[in-house]
Amino acid sequence: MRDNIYATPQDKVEDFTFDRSVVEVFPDMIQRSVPGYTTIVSSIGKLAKQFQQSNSNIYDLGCSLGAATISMRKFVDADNCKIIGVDNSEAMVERCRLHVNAFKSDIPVEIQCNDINNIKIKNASVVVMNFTLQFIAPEQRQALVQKIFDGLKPGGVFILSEKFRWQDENINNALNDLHLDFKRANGYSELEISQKRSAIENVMKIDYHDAHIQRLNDVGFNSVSCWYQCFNFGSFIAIKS
Ligand SMILES: C[S@@+](CC[C@H](N)C(=O)[O-])C[C@H]1O[C@@H](n2cnc3c(N)ncnc32)[C@H](O)[C@@H]1O
Ligand SMILES: O=C(O)C(=O)C[C@]1(C(=O)O)C=C[C@@H](O)C=C1
Repeated sequence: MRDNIYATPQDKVEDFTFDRSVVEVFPDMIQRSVPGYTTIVSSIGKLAKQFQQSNSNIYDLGCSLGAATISMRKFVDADNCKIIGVDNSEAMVERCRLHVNAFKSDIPVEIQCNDINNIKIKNASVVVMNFTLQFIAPEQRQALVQKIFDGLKPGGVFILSEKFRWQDENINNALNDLHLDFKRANGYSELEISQKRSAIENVMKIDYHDAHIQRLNDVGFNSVSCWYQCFNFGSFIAIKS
């Protein structure tokens, strides 16, 4: 279904939430809003295969409709691996379970409705946060990333995809403009773009690109790289040695 949530003028644009109306259009919304989304999701499956360890857990934190979970499940084949997807939107979780169950696989998947700040992460070979950390309150981000590092086994990987900003205003403006053009080219009107901006500005606080690398290093990862970037969106891998 096509995303037209912000197509008509709203008297007051409410804060963005992952409710039932968003669930209905989510695949279209994320595809038309996030440059590189398809490449990132399919590469997450391949990265999971590279870093999988037998007898371990694979986490998809903020799994939405299960795109990354399903991608990983296509590639993961180590013995006794389990994929755990977590999301705190009941509407997402309900639909995610339907999506996941539509694919036959020997890899067990558990989809939990929970706040990722409250879950335990243990015995992990792979942890994915695909465009989710940006929705966590800024003051909770360091503790969450530390918990992920602590829950990873040696040799495990954290895959973190986000929208970025830059201290350098010239770079920031240039990459932002490319993103706005991407949205226009995908059929979003100026009204849709501006109402969506108002809806997300209070709930999606974007970190500087440098701040991500600093935080990943601070919690203990010493192998960190941005493995993909398209405009102001991209993805890091951080490996626990
Ligand atoms: C942009 S979507 C993620 C997209 C998804 N990972 C994918 O690859 O298609 C962000 C998701 O994070 C979830 N989320 C936000 N805050 C959360 C929290 N504290 N705990 C669990 N899930 C959260 C939202 O409900 C939403 O489904
Ligand atoms: O930055 C924007 O304009 C967005 O719409 C971004 C974004 C995201 O990065 O998650 C915000 C909410 C939706 O989940 C889809 C895309």
